[in-house]
Amino acid sequence: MNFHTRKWIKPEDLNPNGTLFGGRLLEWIDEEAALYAIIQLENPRTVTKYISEIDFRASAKKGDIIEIGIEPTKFGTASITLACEVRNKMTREVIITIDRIVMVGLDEHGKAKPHGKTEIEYVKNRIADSNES
Ligand SMILES: CCCCCCCCCCCCCCCC(=O)SCCNC(=O)CCNC(=O)[C@H](O)C(C)(C)COP(=O)(O)OP(=O)(O)OC[C@H]1O[C@@H](n2cnc3c(N)ncnc32)[C@H](O)[C@@H]1OP(=O)(O)O
Repeated sequence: MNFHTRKWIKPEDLNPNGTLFGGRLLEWIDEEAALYAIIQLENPRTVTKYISEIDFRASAKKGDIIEIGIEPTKFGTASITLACEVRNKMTREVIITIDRIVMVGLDEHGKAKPHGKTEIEYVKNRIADSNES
């Protein structure tokens, strides 16, 4: 799993208990998953379809740094399924794991659009491929 994104926990990210607000973390995860899927499917009209069980196993407090990891587990017809793990860099604890986040690429009418992708593509390879043709 690649942990591309780090977040620094600020006062506005806290709940009344003084720990990381769960809704804020879910927003960050959704955004991270959307960006990952948009890039992989090469479709900016990509939406969140399904998120499996969310288990808050640990938390973070003000000043902690957390990192968000995303990994593709399945390329479907119009969908891509991702796994996610968030961990606390300071305590080394796993904060959250999500087995399945299903993102679906849409067409201009809002219908599921087949993407034709079967594996992860890296931008540098796309650039190399386009130079070959
Ligand atoms: C120029 C660049 C600009 C870039 C700019 C960047 C901006 C970056 C900002 C990011 C910002 C964050 C962005 C967050 C993303 C939202 O917040 S999205 C908002 C929340 N989500 C929604 O509103 C989606 C609402 N749902 C829908 O519109 C419809 O359900 C959908 C998605 C069109 C799918 O419709 P459907 O009838 O279920 O379609 P169907 O063909 O049956 O299924 C499509 C796929 O979904 C799968 N699926 C359907 N139901 C389920 C289910 N219950 N469970 C699992 N999978 C399912 C199917 O298996 C199928 O997969 P494939 O076999 O095609 O691989």
